[in-house]
Amino acid sequence: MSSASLKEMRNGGEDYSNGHGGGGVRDLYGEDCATEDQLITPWTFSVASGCSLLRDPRYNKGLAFTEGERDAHYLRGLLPPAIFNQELQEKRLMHNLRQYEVPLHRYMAMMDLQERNERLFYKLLINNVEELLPVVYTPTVGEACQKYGSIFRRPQGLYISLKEKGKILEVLKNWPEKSIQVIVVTDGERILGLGDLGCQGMGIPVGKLSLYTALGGVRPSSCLPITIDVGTNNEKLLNDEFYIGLKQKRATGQEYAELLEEFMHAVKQNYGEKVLIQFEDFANHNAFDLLEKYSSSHLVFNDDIQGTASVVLAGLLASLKLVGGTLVDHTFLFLGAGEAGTGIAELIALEISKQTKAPVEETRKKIWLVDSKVKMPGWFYSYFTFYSFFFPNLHNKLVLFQGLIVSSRLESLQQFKKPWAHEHEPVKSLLDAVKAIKPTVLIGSSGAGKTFTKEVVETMASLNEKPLILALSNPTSQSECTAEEAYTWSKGKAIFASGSPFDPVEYEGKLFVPGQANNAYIFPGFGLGLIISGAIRVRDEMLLAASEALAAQVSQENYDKGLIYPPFSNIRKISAHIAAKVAAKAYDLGLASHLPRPKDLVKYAESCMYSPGYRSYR
Ligand SMILES: NC(=O)C1=CN([C@@H]2O[C@H](COP(=O)(O)OP(=O)(O)OC[C@H]3O[C@@H](n4cnc5c(N)ncnc54)[C@H](OP(=O)(O)O)[C@@H]3O)[C@@H](O)[C@H]2O)C=CC1
Ligand SMILES: CC(=O)C(=O)O
Ligand SMILES: [Mg+2]
Repeated sequence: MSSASLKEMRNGGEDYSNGHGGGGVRDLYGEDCATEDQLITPWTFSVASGCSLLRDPRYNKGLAFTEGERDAHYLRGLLPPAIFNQELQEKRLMHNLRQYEVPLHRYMAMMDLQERNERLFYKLLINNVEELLPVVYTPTVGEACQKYGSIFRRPQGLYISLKEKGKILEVLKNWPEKSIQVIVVTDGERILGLGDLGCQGMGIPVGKLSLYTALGGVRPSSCLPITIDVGTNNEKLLNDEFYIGLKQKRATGQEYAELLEEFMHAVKQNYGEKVLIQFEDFANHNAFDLLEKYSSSHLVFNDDIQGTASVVLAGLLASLKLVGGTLVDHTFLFLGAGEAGTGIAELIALEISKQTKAPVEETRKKIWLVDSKVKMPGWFYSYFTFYSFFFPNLHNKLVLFQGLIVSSRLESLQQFKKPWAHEHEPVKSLLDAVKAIKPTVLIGSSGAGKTFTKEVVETMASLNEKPLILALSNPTSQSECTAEEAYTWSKGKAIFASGSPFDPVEYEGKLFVPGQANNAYIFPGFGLGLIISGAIRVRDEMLLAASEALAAQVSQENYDKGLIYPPFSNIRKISAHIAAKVAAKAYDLGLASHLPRPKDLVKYAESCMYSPGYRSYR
């Protein structure tokens, strides 16, 4: 094609090369004067300099560009004269962030920063992890997902919807990065304890992957957040004009399975055998099946089932220093028998079996679960979700439907609950279950807030010198109880940790520091361990190894404060230790492909970690 005709084409058929576009500014490519039905070409440059360098979040350094870089990269005049180093930029941004009183505004400011200057974003997150984790992760990410449609600015991650059926490989190829090591994927059906948020669940893979980088040191460019949009059953979203996803009811059955199958196949075809696929916040009716189906053919990990199990087991192992005895001496009661509940229960049973050599069928008998017993039809949940948005305490009414999982219910139970149907007469409520089972450990994994009532906590305290109470449900609004409730109702006896963070509590002149039992302790280091060993499959032994590694990081100083998890401020060191143990297990099991095996796996893990300091540009 001649340059003249190319010019004509760009200009929608007219030659403006010697003229001017609107406002006297030359419209070289006819982009300004093109009408809606005329086509223009989205031109870009291949080497970033000038404005395009400032707009590239991977390379942009803002005011930290040096004099030399400003000359060499055509930045003169595009920046004010001052030069700030990264530390000063960090100080300024933290100061600005602290001015926002609304957590969602902090979240939006952090997302803007991530899209503007990636290294500065990670620098901030790594150096201020305890302050910023609740902003980019639970609880604020929950609100962000609920309002994703209205706060949406620039797309993050990859959206694969039913519209892309048959073309998923092409969609993956649209992603600009070619060397992907970790994918976090959701279909948005069980976002934290907030239910079906459809396509707006994208905040979760984005948030989880930013933790992969900040806490686990995985390079941001090798992380890919994906949301699979098969519709939503959330009426509120379906009626919301700002909803960003497919406005249709969820696809199920064969249609769903085929899309997922195509996705899994395309991922392997595009990125190879060793890309880690982390399933996140799928509803349990899909999560267990997907994990089982793909765990023998892909490197898959379900964070809600496996990551949560590993972090809770770590807390239990650590808590033995405070409560005494070994795991087998304890009795465990769960409120919630879904992904988190049964996943944790199974890993505890495996660990006890490993320690005592008793068969896992036996060790499961120390573990009891309560669920919501009565199965509701889909329409009930739709209405329930809709109304509970306006009446947040409505979920308390669900207590009417609670029930201990016992053998007389076996026939009607979902497959993943069946191993927990022990011999016992039916028990109707959590309180009655606590009285009947007399647990030493109470774990909330129901997604239903305020379900550890005063009576429940008081009964736990009357049964135990130091009851261990874990309120895992996220975000904070769904927590089974608050830290303050756990400490005051138990009269300071409880050892407490929660999925979303709570501030320390003063009770009768003593300061109680609650821990955060969140899978964020595990998945970044776990994933790093898989990556550095080139593991090709995930095994339960790796989860146990990760738990032991995390428990070993709790110091005497932490125990003295009643903590069963180490502080997040040390998380990179913790992740390196977890990664090393997971990698070691991969080598021992013959599942590692990165050979030869590094001698010092902790040092090796540390050396592989991404660091967010600026680089100098030639
Ligand atoms: N801290 C952490 O790291 C993690 C926390 N979580 C949190 O755990 C919660 C649950 O997640 P997940 O297990 O995946 O969800 P699931 O939907 O798989 O399981 C929820 C379980 O809770 C039961 N349940 C719900 N409401 C009640 C109630 N009022 N009384 C008794 N049982 C109830 C359900 O009963 P039924 O089976 O009868 O429907 C189901 O067994 C979420 O809030 C999530 O955010 C999850 C993963 C990690
Ligand atoms: C923490 C987490 O994975 C969840 O609440 O789903
Ligand atoms: Mg999750």
